[in-house]
Amino acid sequence: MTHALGTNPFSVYFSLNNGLSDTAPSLKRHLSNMKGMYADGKAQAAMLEGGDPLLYEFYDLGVKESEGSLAFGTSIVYPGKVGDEYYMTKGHYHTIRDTAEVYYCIGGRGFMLMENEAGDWIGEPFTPGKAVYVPGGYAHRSINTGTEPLITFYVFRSDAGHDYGSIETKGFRKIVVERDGAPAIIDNPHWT
Ligand SMILES: O=P(O)(O)OC[C@H]1O[C@](O)(CO)[C@@H](O)[C@@H]1O
Ligand SMILES: [Fe+2]
Repeated sequence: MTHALGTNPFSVYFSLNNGLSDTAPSLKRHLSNMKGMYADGKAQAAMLEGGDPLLYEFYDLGVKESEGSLAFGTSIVYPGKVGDEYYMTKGHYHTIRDTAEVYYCIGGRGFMLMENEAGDWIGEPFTPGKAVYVPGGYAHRSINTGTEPLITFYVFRSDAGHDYGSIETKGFRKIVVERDGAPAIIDNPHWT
């Protein structure tokens, strides 16, 4: 008899060096999967002429979706920029809005950018050893501002769902760019 993943105890390996697992395939997001998400659309189009770099990868182990189950895995955002905007995840709300998520930074540097529908926002720094709590109701996006892969481990209620709605059309209120050689959180020029 087979059971859905999460019905029985199990364990999975994730490397502390590169965040990767040898027991499950990762999901990969390339530059071409991020159309319209970077503020500098021209820089993105120009980069795509030369190739389609891998921006980030993460694991979805397929734990059964239920109120009492937890989805978990690593997320690895590679270093780089589109124009002056750092590589980042798409970012999402949870479909079940009032569900939180925890990210634990294993390696690299960056921010967890969060905002809610009331307009509150914060960029919480990621450094190795730091755990970031994303409360329910907050859209969240990981951004790598360093020179090494940004590796985090996440856990959230497995039936929470990913809701991209307003992020795919408007983006976040803020973007993270390089200014004078250092990361800066500035207004998104395309956010209305
Ligand atoms: O499309 P997005 O916003 O990157 O969503 C997928 C993300 O969801 C997670 O699996 C956990 O919420 C992240 O690790 C991953 O980046
Ligand atoms: Fe999430």
